[in-house]
Amino acid sequence: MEVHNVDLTISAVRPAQYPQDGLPEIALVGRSNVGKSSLTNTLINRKAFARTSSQPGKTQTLNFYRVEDQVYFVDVPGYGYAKVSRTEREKWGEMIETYLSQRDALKGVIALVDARHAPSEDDINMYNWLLYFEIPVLVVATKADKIARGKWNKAEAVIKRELDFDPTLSDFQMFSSETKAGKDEVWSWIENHMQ
Ligand SMILES: Nc1nc2c(ncn2[C@@H]2O[C@H](COP(=O)(O)OP(=O)(O)OP(=O)(O)O)[C@@H](O)[C@H]2O)c(=O)[nH]1
Ligand SMILES: [Mg+2]
Repeated sequence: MEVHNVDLTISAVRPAQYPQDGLPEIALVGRSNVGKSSLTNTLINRKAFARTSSQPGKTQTLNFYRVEDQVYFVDVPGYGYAKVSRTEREKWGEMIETYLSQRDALKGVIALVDARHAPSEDDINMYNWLLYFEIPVLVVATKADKIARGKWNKAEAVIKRELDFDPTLSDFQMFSSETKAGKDEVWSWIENHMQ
């Protein structure tokens, strides 16, 4: 998709605040600091539309970005950030679970993991949880620019093994917000899941 027009439409914490216009939604989930906002910016050809930062845990609400009046990208606050209190983490869990398990407009989830490391326990739990709810998942291994191209296959194999990757219910893509590697493939997956 050629993206010309994007607006931050809504930051929501509860269903009454979700968009009402019936467009399909694609959510981005992953550990704090993994690169969700950067992926969003890459997909929409902006440097800093979705706020990125070196401070993990910055994004605290569900941020709906309307793209070309055709689809919403939903930037979900990152999990696994140790410094937030237990109460805050429980509130976070409830907000995310409600959205991911009950939202009809949600057509697929992009689950980000760090290409350099084996998935964390949180990554594995999230992946399995999405499969349980039969939500189509694209696993995106990001920051791929930080490992040599010759090691991409190995990184992919490790991630798939640790996730117990299910190719019938999910897809996989190496990605970099720095080099834009994988951008077209991620867009194709999104377009295939928008109906
Ligand atoms: N080298 C490299 N750095 C990246 C990439 N993607 C993100 N980063 C960096 O990683 C840091 C975190 O990126 P964000 O996009 O803010 O991460 P996030 O997942 O949105 O984080 P939260 O909103 O805190 O959950 C920033 O310093 C980015 O510049 C990538 O593909 N390659
Ligand atoms: Mg973010």
